[in-house]
Amino acid sequence: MSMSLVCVKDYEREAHRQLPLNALNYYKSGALGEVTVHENKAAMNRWYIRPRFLRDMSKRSLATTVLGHPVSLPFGVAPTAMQRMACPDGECANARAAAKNGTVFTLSTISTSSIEEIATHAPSSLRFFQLYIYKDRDVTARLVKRAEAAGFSALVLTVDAAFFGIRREDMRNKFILPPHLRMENFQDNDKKSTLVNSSAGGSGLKEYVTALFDTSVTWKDIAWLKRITKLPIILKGILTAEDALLGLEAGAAAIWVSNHGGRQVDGVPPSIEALPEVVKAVNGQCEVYVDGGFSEGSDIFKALALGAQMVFLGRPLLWGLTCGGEEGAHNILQILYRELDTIMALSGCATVKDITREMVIRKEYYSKL
Ligand SMILES: Cc1cc2nc3c(=O)[nH]c(=O)nc-3n(C[C@H](O)[C@H](O)[C@H](O)COP(=O)(O)O)c2cc1C
Ligand SMILES: CCCCCCC(=O)C(=O)O
Repeated sequence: MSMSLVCVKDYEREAHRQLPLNALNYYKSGALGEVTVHENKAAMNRWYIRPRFLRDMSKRSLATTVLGHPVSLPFGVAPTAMQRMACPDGECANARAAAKNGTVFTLSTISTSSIEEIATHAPSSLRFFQLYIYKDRDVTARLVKRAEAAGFSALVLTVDAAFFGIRREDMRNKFILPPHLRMENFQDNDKKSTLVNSSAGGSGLKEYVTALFDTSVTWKDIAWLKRITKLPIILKGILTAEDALLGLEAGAAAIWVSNHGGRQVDGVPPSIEALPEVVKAVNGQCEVYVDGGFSEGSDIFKALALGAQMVFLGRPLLWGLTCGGEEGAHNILQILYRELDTIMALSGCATVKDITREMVIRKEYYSKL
């Protein structure tokens, strides 16, 4: 791996060079005109950091907790589907890198490594399992039982994806998995384990979601999920105070602010802009996480200051896996660790708890002075 890859952007550029078009476009693209994909990143620059000086910064720690589990970093790995398109070990490599960095790895339902493989390859990892609800509820219930048996610590129920966002690049490419790969959480020859060419000539993944995902899911189904598991349930994809409160009422252990990396509804707010509204609504009653567009230590700092307990990263790890498998994913986490540690040190924050709300401010404040 080239030593000239020093930031997430470098890895992104290199991954774009290396990945076959089918996989690259699936990983990078968003819905419709990709305004939200762009805004997720652009919005980071609408918040400025207010550093404080002459504080003792000689001992520092980035450690925190997530649902009571100690972690070494206030950021972790978001679920992204089909990681073996990036490197041969896919999700297993990503989970090992997360474990090595003392942070949490989230496995997608639609993964190219199975629940049990993750437990075997990263036995010491803190791992969450991301859940899609299938029309056949027994399919989902079986996944839940397997995640419990394999030592996963929480379920991440994705609420923004019962339908498939309109992703033009995938339609153009007629996206399907390369033939040597399958969704490993399902049996051989099971229609849930493969993507087939769409009869409508578009994305094979859209066809999969349309055929198999339950579009009738409502808040009431969280009660169903709670009946079949003792694991804490995190709701991923919340963008409003209203839904955060409904989630709390339904018994969610945490709210994960996300717009699915801009892949579902184009035109929804960037995650960092939606975060304060959700933090305010939840008012400390549960943890709040966020993902979407985080690629610099300074981005993570801003989200922590705005009240996120944990920041999650999707695409940056895919770029790391593409460029160097487990080592590449490890490097991404290390780069962000060093960037965040340096920003904390230079801003007067020796621990994550020191990153308080007044340490960030809207850009507009300075033009009004
Ligand atoms: C290629 C790809 C696949 C994804 N697959 C899933 C998935 O299976 N389940 C899920 O809840 N979210 C999925 N997401 C959304 C991510 O969990 C996360 O919300 C998003 O990637 C965060 O934005 P970022 O990529 O800018 O970090 C996926 C995102 C990408 C880019
Ligand atoms: C949006 C419906 C599920 C697709 C499965 C993978 C995924 O979440 C993605 O963004 O792609």
